[in-house]
Amino acid sequence: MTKCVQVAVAILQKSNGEYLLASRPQGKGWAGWWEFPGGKIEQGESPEQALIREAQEELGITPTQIQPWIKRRYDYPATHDAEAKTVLLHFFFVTAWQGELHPHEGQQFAWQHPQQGNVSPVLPANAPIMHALSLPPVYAISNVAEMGTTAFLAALQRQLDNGLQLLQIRESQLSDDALARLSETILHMCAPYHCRCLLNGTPEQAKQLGYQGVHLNSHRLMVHSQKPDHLLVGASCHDQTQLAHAQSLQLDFALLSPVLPTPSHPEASGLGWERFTEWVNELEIPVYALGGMQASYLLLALACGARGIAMQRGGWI
Ligand SMILES: Nc1nc2c([nH]c(=O)n2[C@@H]2O[C@H](COP(=O)(O)OP(=O)(O)OP(=O)(O)O)[C@@H](O)[C@H]2O)c(=O)[nH]1
Ligand SMILES: [Mg+2]
Repeated sequence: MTKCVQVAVAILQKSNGEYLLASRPQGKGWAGWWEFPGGKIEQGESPEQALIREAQEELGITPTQIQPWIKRRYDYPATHDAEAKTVLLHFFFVTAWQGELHPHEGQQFAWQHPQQGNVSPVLPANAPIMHALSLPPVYAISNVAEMGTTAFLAALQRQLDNGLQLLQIRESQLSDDALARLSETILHMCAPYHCRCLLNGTPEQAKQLGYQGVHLNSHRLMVHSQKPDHLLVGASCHDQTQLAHAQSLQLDFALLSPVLPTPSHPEASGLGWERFTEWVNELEIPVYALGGMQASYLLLALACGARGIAMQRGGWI
């Protein structure tokens, strides 16, 4: 049996979303490959203590704002410069620190735009993490049906100004004509903010109306046997079978709901955070928590392994 190495990993992120990668120095296994700063958790240390120590040793900084995120297990095969091993990576966001960054181990540094990384190769265990980072922490879902068009568009403008980057249009009550008109208005508003929009509908409809993405409801998800091409694709899931299907299609992300009880599904009591965490930690695709969410739940959702939160009513307050 290979040994399992516990590792604390720091995603140093600036307020513009860019994050730091470092090249693994010569003399270590996988030298030259890009990774997040971090290292092995020593005996008696908590993951967070190891994170701070590694940041001090490798980068010369002391993290002051630390948010626990995903844990990820990965089996490394033996290579010419490293033995086979299993790692359990504990990822943390580090959004503030004291001191100046210095490459204390002779590494190179590269700040990466979340959607346009420009260094390679990156350690293979990190691929799903980098994909998750290309998605923003908040996914808003439209609510024209309850708010009316005028109030909804005003709220959308406010949220775009606040940094909204991902939006689902979910308005099945509208006629085709009304949906086409609303879509045109919304896509026009979102474009200058680079906010990506997904239509809750079919891939054909989404493409025809000019959306960047499609959001599949759980029924549509289960009838697809391949990921629709040329679109960002998300799907709604309510159980582990649906999550497993979304992962097998390699969709860009899943929504798991309802985490908490919500007015739109009064009959469902909610999964609760414990089951949410258990299900999400077995997956590679990013998952948003949906159902009873509001902005104040974001840090809890991240700590439970979510990419972030999705909100319908809570997104437009
Ligand atoms: N630091 C870091 N390690 C990672 C990442 N992804 C990943 O699979 N790992 C693996 O986790 C382990 C971390 O070990 P490390 O070499 O950084 O450990 P360390 O800083 O304590 O140094 P050491 O090698 O001198 O003991 C390595 O097996 C590495 O391949 C990542 O993004 N950052
Ligand atoms: Mg290290």
